[in-house]
Amino acid sequence: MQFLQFGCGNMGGAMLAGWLAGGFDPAAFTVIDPYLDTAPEGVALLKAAPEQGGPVDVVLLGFKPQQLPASAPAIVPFVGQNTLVLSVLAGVDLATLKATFPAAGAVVRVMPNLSAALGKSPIALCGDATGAFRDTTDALMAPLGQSEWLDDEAIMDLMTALAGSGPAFVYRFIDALATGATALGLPRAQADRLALAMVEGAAALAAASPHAPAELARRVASPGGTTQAGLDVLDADGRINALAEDTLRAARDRSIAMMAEAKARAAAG
Ligand SMILES: NC(=O)C1=CN([C@@H]2O[C@H](COP(=O)(O)OP(=O)(O)OC[C@H]3O[C@@H](n4cnc5c(N)ncnc54)[C@H](O)[C@@H]3O)[C@@H](O)[C@H]2O)C=CC1
Ligand SMILES: O=C(O)[C@@H]1CCC=N1
Repeated sequence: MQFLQFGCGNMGGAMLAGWLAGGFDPAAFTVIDPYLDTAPEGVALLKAAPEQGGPVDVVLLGFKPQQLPASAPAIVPFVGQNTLVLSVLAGVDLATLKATFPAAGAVVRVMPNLSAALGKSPIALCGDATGAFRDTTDALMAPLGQSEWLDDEAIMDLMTALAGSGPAFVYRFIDALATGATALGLPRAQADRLALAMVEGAAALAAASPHAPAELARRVASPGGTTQAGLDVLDADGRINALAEDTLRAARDRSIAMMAEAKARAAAG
């Protein structure tokens, strides 16, 4: 497999780390990133796309959505009828990607998060990959986490909010717990350590449990006890659910707006 990865920052770097940890041959990967100084051992690193060369097996678009129009001309020569184009670009739809790479054998939008480096990312997939292209996509996603194909591309905006942005929302909640504990008297460093350990253990337990998180919360709470007193605050006027829904809606709506911006950029050439 010949794999060209355009852009290897936070997200592209996490995916590459996941692939290498999953046993993929580093020699299959060439990273093209103008601002990167080092790549993992055995992975070729170029500052710009080679001027010679034809279609490869897989191209990953791993730069910022705004960089697509400027980056595309250098990528097009590597895309042919046997090439699978994978894009992690938030808010860049399949129509825009296909118009940018009309020769592509298949185009797939991929929405992972940084946990791909640990093989723990939820991954939403959407695109026209069938047969060998679909098999290749599934094989590439397997070491990165739990992938699910979406029939309806419109759901990608919500998946961008939940799977892609989601870790930031959880990190902010962990930080809020530590900040609250600090305000109530715990030294900051200790509050950070314990809040993180608590969330790590709670998530691991929920992942291993046959019970849903709502039921697990009920099991932690003794009637009239400390947990219930805290849950009553989170649940007052449905505020924890409203906060989560509003947060996801804002992120989803930004993805929808970014899609319009990407179309406008593509139309402007
Ligand atoms: N950061 C995250 O958690 C997630 C990011 N994404 C998507 O991943 C993409 C990358 O985001 P990040 O990794 O956070 O950004 P980043 O800024 O960390 O990485 C972007 C990389 O692209 C490189 N680059 C810039 N111009 C380039 C070009 N013309 N050709 C090749 N490489 C170029 C930069 O040097 C940089 O290393 C975005 O499209 C974003 O929507 C998707 C899901 C989660
Ligand atoms: O914030 C962003 O736009 C990207 C997409 C999902 C996570 N990071």
